[in-house]
Amino acid sequence: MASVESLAAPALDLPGGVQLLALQPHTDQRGELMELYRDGGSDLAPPRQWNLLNSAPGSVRGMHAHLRHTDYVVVLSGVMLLGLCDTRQGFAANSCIVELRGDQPQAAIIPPGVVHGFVTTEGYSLVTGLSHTWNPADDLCCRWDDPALALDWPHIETPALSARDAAAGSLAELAAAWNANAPR
Ligand SMILES: Cc1cn([C@H]2C[C@H](O)[C@@H](COP(=O)(O)OP(=O)(O)O[C@H]3O[C@@H](C)C(=O)[C@@H](O)[C@H]3O)O2)c(=O)[nH]c1=O
Repeated sequence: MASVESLAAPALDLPGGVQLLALQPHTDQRGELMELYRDGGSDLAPPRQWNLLNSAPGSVRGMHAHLRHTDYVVVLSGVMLLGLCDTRQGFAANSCIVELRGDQPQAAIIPPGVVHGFVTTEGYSLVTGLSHTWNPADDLCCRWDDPALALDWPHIETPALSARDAAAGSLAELAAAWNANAPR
């Protein structure tokens, strides 16, 4: 039985190309084994880089959209809220927040052009596979709390943000940069 499966009926209206794959832990008296990534388990090109992220409670990463690379995201422990918004047609659509939990493992595939951010109230550890090796110029950014995103984030008193994300512009500016620079 394949250990990586597409979720049969996602209840969410996800941006085009975003996929959620159920991961199957195999548990026995020794503990647990779980396939994290299987080539051919999705239409994702094999990742060329893997990153580990540990995020403290109250931290925010993003919002980002990538010009070229696809992210393959698996939360290993804790809880992460994945905010998604599609601006590839020049307007915000299909905004939603997906809860990714270490105790209910899924892989999220986020293609280029989908604006996404990682928010947590309790902290998490995740791995992310990148379809291309990282290049900072591939990241477009906007404010995580831009109302145009239409994302109903939980209240975080003092969110921990990178300097770049704290200084990011609007979703409209990100969408304009995407439309001007996206590979055709
Ligand atoms: C992404 C990345 C960062 N870095 C370095 C740069 C910097 O010193 C430090 C933290 O990087 P950043 O602030 O860019 O990390 P962060 O803001 O967490 O970036 C991540 O945000 C989420 C929302 C995503 O979409 C990911 O693809 C990635 O862009 O790590 C690498 O060396 N390699 C990498 O692949």
